[in-house]
Amino acid sequence: MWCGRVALRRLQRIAVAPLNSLSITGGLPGAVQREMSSLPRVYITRQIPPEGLKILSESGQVQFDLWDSDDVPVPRKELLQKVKGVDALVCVLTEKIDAELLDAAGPNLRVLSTMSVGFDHLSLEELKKSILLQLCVCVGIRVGYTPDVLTDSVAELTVALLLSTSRRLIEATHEAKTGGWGTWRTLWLCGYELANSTVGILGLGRIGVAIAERLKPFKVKKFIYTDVAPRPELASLIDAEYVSMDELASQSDFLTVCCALTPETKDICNKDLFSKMKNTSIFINTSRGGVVHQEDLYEALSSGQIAGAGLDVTVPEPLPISHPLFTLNNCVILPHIASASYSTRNAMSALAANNLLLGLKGQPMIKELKL
Ligand SMILES: O=C(O)C(=O)CO
Repeated sequence: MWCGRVALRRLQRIAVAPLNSLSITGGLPGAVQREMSSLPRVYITRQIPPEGLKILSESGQVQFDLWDSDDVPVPRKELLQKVKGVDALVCVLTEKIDAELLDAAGPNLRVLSTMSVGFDHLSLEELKKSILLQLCVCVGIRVGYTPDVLTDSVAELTVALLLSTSRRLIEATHEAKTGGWGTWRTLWLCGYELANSTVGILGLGRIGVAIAERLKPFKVKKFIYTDVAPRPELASLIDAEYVSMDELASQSDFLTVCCALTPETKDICNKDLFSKMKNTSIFINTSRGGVVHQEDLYEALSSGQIAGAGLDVTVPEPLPISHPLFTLNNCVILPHIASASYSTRNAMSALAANNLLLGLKGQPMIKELKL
């Protein structure tokens, strides 16, 4: 008991110690080390927010090693080394979980928990193969992810980005600070308002609904959406009409992208879509950069084919500061912060930890990806 309490305090201290790579067994009394070394081994690829680390530390169910930085991702070489023989892995969206990594981890790996709602960094094909390969013992790698807990935060940021883009807030503060603010002018820095507008949602899910709910009080006239098929239950929550992709492009005054990045949606926002949009319309993307053909977007923005774009996601990330999109006044670019609120990131971290512990116990995860 005494040993247990000391060990827990030690774990709590270690979980926040500012070193790059931490192991929660190092420095513990011998008996505790022996007891812990029989626990499942977990590697965490990032210093995730404290709630998740606390859950793992206090569970007494796992021993973990952590890349203890949030400023730089774990180098690939180190990652491949660290995953050798682990039972479970917590990752974030910067880590490619592919055949090479699964090979490096080896057959003990049975749970993968990503602290993200997006899962385009996971090679689902390779993960599915792990199920087939291990069929004789009926186990494969189970995958947890973190939907729902970030919906409010992402929807809120999407609204902020949409308004910043359509009402030209970034340009306006720049003008005010740099001497561009002369007399009050009748058409200076005019933008486009939501009142009486049609808002289009590309990919209607939880986040699209949450965005529409927040935009409705701005007196939006109509919500339209497209997806692989109509989603009547979700659509009825926001009174949205199902339309074709072409209709979405031509009718939307504001077009917001909410679909996941998959082989089917890669580059789906391209020349063809932009050419059908009104030249007064605003394009917003808070899903994944890969759904947009960025050269086509640049053309559409610089030629006046569309009025503006707000992007929280790009390819690559970070987008190099020399990228042409940064030269455009009508393009607002954020560094992938849609879910960046303290409460949401802690909730994501806690959900990732709980998914992992449940997965290791062979129980249903709170949020599990069906492979
Ligand atoms: O969770 C995700 O997929 C993100 O993009 C981070 O919010």
